[in-house]
Amino acid sequence: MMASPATTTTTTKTTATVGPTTTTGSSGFSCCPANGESSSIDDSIELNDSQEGGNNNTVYHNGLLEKQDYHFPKRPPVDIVFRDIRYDVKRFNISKAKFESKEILHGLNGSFKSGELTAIMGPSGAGKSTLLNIMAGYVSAGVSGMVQVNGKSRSHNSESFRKLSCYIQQHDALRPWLTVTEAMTCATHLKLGFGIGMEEKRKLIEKILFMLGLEQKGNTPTMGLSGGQKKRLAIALEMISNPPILFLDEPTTGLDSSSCTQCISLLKRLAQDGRTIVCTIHTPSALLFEMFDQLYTVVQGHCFYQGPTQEMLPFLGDLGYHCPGYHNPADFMMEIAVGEYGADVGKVIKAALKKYYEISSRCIDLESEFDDNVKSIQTGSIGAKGMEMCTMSKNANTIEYEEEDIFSKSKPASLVMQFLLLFYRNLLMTRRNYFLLCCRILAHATVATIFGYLYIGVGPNANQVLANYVYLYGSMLMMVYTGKMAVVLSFQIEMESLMREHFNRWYKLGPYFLSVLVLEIPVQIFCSLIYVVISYHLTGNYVNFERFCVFALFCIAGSICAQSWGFFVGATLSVKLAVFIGPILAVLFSVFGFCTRYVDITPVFKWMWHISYYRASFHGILNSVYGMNREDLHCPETQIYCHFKNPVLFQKDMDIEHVDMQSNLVLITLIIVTMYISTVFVLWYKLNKR
Ligand SMILES: Nc1ncnc2c1ncn2[C@@H]1O[C@H](COP(=O)(O)OP(=O)(O)OP(=O)(O)O)[C@@H](O)[C@H]1O
Repeated sequence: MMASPATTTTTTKTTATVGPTTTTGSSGFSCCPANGESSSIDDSIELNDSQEGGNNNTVYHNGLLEKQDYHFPKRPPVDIVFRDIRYDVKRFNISKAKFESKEILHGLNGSFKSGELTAIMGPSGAGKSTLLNIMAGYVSAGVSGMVQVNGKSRSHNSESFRKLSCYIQQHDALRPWLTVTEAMTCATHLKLGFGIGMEEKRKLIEKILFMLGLEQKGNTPTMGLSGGQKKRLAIALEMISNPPILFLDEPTTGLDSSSCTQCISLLKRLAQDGRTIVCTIHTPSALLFEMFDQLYTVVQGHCFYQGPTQEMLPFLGDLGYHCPGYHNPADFMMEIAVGEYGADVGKVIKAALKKYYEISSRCIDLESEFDDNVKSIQTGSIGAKGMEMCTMSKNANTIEYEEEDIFSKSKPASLVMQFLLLFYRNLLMTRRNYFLLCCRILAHATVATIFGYLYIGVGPNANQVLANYVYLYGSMLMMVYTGKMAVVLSFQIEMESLMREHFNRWYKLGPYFLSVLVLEIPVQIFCSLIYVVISYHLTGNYVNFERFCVFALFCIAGSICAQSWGFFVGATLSVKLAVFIGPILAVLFSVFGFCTRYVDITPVFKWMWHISYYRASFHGILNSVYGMNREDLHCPETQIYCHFKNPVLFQKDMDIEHVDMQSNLVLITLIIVTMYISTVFVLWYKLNKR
């Protein structure tokens, strides 16, 4: 049942006033007549029950399902000011055989304020995403300049800033197999920990889903949501911790116009509740465009315009560029930005810079007046709009907050709980997506049966030792390839989700990696056992339980070791390289097992024999079959002479009569541990490379 507004868990007392949830009208747009599409935007239509989210409190407004009386607890406003932001990338120039530096952003200045929805616009390749990445703290290497948060300097990869903000990237990177409620519940446990009760969490989830118009989608798997619903879910997941700052990279890309409107209306409403919301956007419709409070336009890495959205056309008009009637102002600005109508882009950039300096110098004056306790600031000198442009570092202090809500009680889940939650989530996803698991199990059973019948009953026969040798070698290949290839793309496939969740501080890398291992290792052990049990018996290798256990142990050890290599290769290389290099490595090391005698190996490659986990596990299974004081093999009466009747002779021929089983196991274990540590290191580097 949906919680009624009256049951909201928060007890918020705040002196901050929140603006009404209405959107800006179209009056500020000279080239968008009010009788056009914008004329309808102030219409509020009561939803009937058949519409999504039908509810007595639900009003359809600008495409947004407004949930009246539902608000997130207020957070202190956070204003961001940035000055002289430059971004350099280093690229290797092959023809000159040296690294070259290229500046992408050329000293951007500006501010993003609380309570406002800001759009970053500009032509393709202008630097929008780069600016957003820098502001969100997602990129810091190569960045110079200053970013201030509520008047305090912030480092470009500030950890504390990440606690205040969330970054929703272009690709939703959601978990397709989880239902909306499951995804929300898991994220709530991870983000808010267990200091607050289940009931409070449940109500919070209901409230967020209700506010975002997803309340009827709770049981829908994420992959069954529409593009717009996925975007809303991505926002809902981050709203759990109620961050005061939201960065969104192209939230409307791939959405139809009504979903776009819903998405931006939602952001607008979240901004009106006091948040700082910044998003990049491509060619919005006139309707969408005017929903933004502020506009920051980037062209060729320079600021082209910044300020209130309604003032963009007058700004361009002052420079002699007049928007034709019935023309979308956003389109017009983009056309000017790429030099259409004979526009001088450099002139606009200079004018934007001049305007910025004019306003900021007035802001400095105003701030000093503020410091001098001048109660009535004379805004007349710069005008009300100029005043709005100023980002007063004291802003946060001017609003008193006295809040008691679940966010103040919450603390992120502990590492152990993170691990348990992620493991549970993996289990859920595996249960839903059981097709892959079934394929893995079936593949092992099928190959085991085929191998078993190909080499049926060869195990005890002295005249079929070579056939058995091939079976054993084939078995090891099977273990290594399935172990490695089943996981080689694991991280590649979920790198985007991992990046998003990790960057937004859902969990640490350690619990995440452990939760993957704790699921993957038993699955691989189970699959290996299926193969071993079927093929071992069909080939007649079963002599006693001890030999079987040793055989299974080395098969599993080899397989898990290959799997650890698979994780490492997958975490390190790109998809194309990983699927190519993975098998190459397996082939390379398998050479040191099959018919390769140590004495015959070229000295320069002898080290490979020593570190080959394939060789170690293959020798282990060979020894479990023919070593360990195996009795004489059966020689058919029809055969006059069986050379390998005594299996030791075979071991001697293969130069493996002295297999040190313990050393082999230790080697395999060491390699497994090394590969896990290396994988964590590579993932950590990728996740924290800024
Ligand atoms: N790490 C990098 N190495 C080299 N070039 C880069 C790097 N990051 C960004 N660039 C370049 O900087 C420019 C701006 O890129 P950015 O992704 O910010 O553009 P954008 O405005 O978001 O474009 P779009 O709208 O097409 O996504 C592009 O020319 C891009 O190739």
